[in-house]
Amino acid sequence: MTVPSISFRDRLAQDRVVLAPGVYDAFTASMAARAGFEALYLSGAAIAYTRLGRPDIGLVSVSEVADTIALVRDRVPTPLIVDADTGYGNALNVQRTVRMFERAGATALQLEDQSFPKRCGHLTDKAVIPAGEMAGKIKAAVDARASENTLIVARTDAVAVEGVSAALDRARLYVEAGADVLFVEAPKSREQLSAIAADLGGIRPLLANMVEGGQTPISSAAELGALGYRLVIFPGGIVRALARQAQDYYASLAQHGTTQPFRDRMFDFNALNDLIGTPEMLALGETYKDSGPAKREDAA
Ligand SMILES: C[C@](O)(C(=O)O)[C@H](CC(=O)O)C(=O)O
Repeated sequence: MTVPSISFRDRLAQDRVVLAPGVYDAFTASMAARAGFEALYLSGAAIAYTRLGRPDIGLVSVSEVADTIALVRDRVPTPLIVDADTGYGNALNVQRTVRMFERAGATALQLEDQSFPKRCGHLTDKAVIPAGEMAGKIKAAVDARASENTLIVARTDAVAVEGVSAALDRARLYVEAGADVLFVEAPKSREQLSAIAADLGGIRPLLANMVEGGQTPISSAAELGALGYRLVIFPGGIVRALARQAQDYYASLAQHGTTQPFRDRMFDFNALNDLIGTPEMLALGETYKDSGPAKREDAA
């Protein structure tokens, strides 16, 4: 888990796709960072699923996300793209959100043009705010950031509401307003994915969102990179994978009254401690143990 040697902005300018898995807390972030990913995506959906046990329909609050960013940042130095939903209100709310998330450790903030309360981009019945209002929110975000290295990702949900061509127009407007990265949410086919990349790929780094069972056909990061995408996220996959495991685990424990039949699908006590760095933490604690006056006199 080393600190990247170049800024995330410079990394995105390179002609190589960045694959960012979804995370929702310090634990998943540490696991993903251990697996070697160059960037992580703090998914609003995954926070709603895991913290609230609820759908991604705008229930999670700005301070809950800020707290999560701070916990993740305390654990890993990996660039963190944060799902800021609609910015939790108008342009002034966006500015407060940008300041809070940037201070907490976000590397990039993603803002979308849905009306409030938003819903997951892969659900039906979405509504979008006027393009000009969203452009104002993007400008507000750019004005509020403390560092140019904090990237603003502009997401449009207009494909489902107004069609692909209107979504492309919106994306171009958001670039004029200062967006650093573009995200056209929920294209419905490979043809749409490819048309979006052909139209916008040369303007700003483009993000592709892979939701298993969602509106967009799943492609690999390499395939999307070949189309012209620079950033590929798999935001909710970790929750879907863990949900399957949790369901099986609880069913097995309820049936058998013990975890023994499940043991080959679990880490044991020591393995989990190794994974989360317990030996290293305890060893570090030892190095601070005896730094009192006697020690200082010894040294003198
Ligand atoms: C990207 C997204 O905003 C998220 O919260 O991670 C969601 C993903 C999901 O629901 O799995 C989205 O709206 O696409």
